[in-house]
Amino acid sequence: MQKTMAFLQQFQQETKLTEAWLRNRLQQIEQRGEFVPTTEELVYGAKIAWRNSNKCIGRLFWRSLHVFDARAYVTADEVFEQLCAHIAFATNRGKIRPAVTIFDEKRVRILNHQLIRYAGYEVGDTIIGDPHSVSFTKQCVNLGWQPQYGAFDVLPLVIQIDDESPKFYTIPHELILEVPITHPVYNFEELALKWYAVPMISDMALEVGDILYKAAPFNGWYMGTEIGARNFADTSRYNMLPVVAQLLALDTTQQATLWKDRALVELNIAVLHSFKQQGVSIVDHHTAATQFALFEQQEQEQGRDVTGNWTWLIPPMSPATTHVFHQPYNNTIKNPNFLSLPKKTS
Ligand code: HEM
Ligand SMILES: N=C(Nc1cccc(CNC[C@@H]2CCCN2)c1)c1cccs1
Repeated sequence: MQKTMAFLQQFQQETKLTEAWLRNRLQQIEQRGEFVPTTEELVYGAKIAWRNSNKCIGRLFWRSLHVFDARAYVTADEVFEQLCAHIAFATNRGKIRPAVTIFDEKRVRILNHQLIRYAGYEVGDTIIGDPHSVSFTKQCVNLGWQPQYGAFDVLPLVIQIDDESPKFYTIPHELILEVPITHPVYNFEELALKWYAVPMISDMALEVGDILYKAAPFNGWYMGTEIGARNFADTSRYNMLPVVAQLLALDTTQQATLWKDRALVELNIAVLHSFKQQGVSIVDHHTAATQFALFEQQEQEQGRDVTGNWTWLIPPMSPATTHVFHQPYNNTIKNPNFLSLPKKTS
């Protein structure tokens, strides 16, 4: 209850409501026996949760978050419909709009890591697709989903209501915007790479006061390094650096030629180039760091302490070329916030 008290106090102060309003609101909650946020309180809570997300470099735009109150939709079909609406709204033909959709915290679960993500398949001792998705893909197949054994098969949405068995839904392909990866100079078409346009995280919980919304999928746009320096580059993901090095005819016989670093830079140039060419929102890690510096300045001007998680805020490529690398961050966890849910070891 005291997390709720603190939240409503913050809401009252930041939206300049009176003390009388606060006393009245707390009385209502006492009488009702539980805190059920108004839509206005929920919208505010979601925006502050983003502002408090210590691992997020993109927080400058926290005020412009679009918040959809979907607490009234409690059947799997209705939830699927709301998720499709979120995907279409957020994608916006490439001009991505940051949004969050909030479902009933007691009844709705979404089992996907992200609303749009590629399947992973273990075939013999090789893996096709995204290795990160192998276990979730098996879960989908067990529910009756047809595996296609491709490297870029979009997984179904898996929705669970109460204790019913989870249901899977195929996302209409016209809702899925993807970007083929090309390069301004080198022939990246040969690698047949593509990535989906919109990152939409669906396995984190939105905490507002003492309420935990376990189904509150949120999206922004990508920072290029997420795709170019991690999803395509990690040996435990698509492991493309050796292939890019070959395309660029780099000398890979010794590490000291820094062939991995050259391949990494060209792969990240290709990602930024491709998204921009297709008119899909994306930010490079230098611009993102500059925007974050503006966020830090704004927060100080508003008299708020900026909190952050240094290890996540530094980009995975050329981190020391950003200001973030050269200063410490206070990693205090404020409320409201987005929290990682413990993985269900099923
Ligand atoms: C608008 C563009 C945005 C950009 C460019 C951006 C960028 C990022 C990046 C690069 C990360 C680190 C991800 C990783 O390394 O895996 C991150 C983390 C995070 N972002 Fe943002 N973000 C944006 C919008 C948002 C929005 C709209 C929300 C929520 C409303 C949000 C909440 C978070 C959270 C909670 C994390 C930590 C995730 C975790 O703990 O696993 N971000 N962001
Ligand atoms: N640009 C984004 N990236 C992002 C944000 C939060 C979480 C994630 C996924 N993080 C997990 C991955 C997988 C291992 C390390 N990173 C990506 C956004 C996703 C949703 C809103 S912004």
